Amino acid sequence: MVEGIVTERAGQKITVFVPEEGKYYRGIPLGKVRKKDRIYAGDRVTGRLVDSTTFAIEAIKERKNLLVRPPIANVDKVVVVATIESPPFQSYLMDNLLVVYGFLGIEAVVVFNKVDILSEEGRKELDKWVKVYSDAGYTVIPVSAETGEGLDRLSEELSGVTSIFAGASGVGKSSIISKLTGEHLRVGEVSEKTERGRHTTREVRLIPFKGGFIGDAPGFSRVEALNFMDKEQVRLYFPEFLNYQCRFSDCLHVNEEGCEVTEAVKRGEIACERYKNYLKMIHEFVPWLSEVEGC
Ligand SMILES: Nc1nc2c(ncn2[C@@H]2O[C@H](COP(=O)(O)OP(=O)(O)OP(=O)(O)O)[C@@H](O)[C@H]2O)c(=O)[nH]1
Ligand SMILES: [Zn+2]
Repeated sequence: MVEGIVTERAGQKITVFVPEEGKYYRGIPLGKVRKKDRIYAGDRVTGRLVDSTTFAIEAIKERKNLLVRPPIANVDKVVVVATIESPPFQSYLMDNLLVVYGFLGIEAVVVFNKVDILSEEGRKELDKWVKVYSDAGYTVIPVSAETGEGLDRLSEELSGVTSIFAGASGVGKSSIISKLTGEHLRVGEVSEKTERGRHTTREVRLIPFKGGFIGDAPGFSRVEALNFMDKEQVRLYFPEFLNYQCRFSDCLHVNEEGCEVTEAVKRGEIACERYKNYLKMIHEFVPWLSEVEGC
């Protein structure tokens, strides 16, 4: 019995990497596997080497998770890429992405790309947002796919794990992946527009990287938390809220008595930008926010 990892699933073509051999094989699922389940990139499989090029897949190991976009199983980390300028930073989109990937059980790393072209004002903005997301509990890495700045730190974060890149169009997801792996991706080609109206499952490939893999197809470029979960669940994916114990365990942190989260916002311990986005996500409003300093 040999173990392998599916690195590519394109139509009928399945590629399996066997770490023991350091080699790629063409994967052929046996009938019993084919009947039971579909095979996805990222699947851990067991089977037999039939000849020097063929891996007969006998079983798929239980998945840790399965993403729909891109269709990859067993994803450990998502790199949520944003820029401060060109295109301008959208904190509401960032927070929705962080909430949704939190809900999907995938650890997020926040990356601010294109630091090579920041204006003086942009630098200050960058410092501010780096602090906001670090304080919230995320790993935050400013990088430049152009100059390579910050990519050492990012590649350390990605070593040994299966990761994907998500974020708005044009922030440089493909550029960073190309720079890290040396693989030529279709820079600027994978956009919302070209995806619309496509019905076939997009081809995905896992690019080997530092003992792990990077998915070559992007994750979400825009999401709304409430399309994935109920209003009551959103608060669970703001990690900084979890440090506070409100009087009521089902506190939504809006206008409840004894809400410690709102107190923390008023004291400036929780970034009001994050709290505002939280309220927007769950369609709530509080009158006192404008009185919080710097909000
Ligand atoms: N100055 C500068 N430009 C960059 C950097 N990274 C990417 N770009 C440019 O930004 C544009 C968009 O980069 P892509 O890598 O295509 O961005 P993407 O996020 O993959 O975009 P989509 O495919 O639309 O989702 C390209 O023109 C890149 O050359 C960077 O670090 N600095
Ligand atoms: Zn509360």
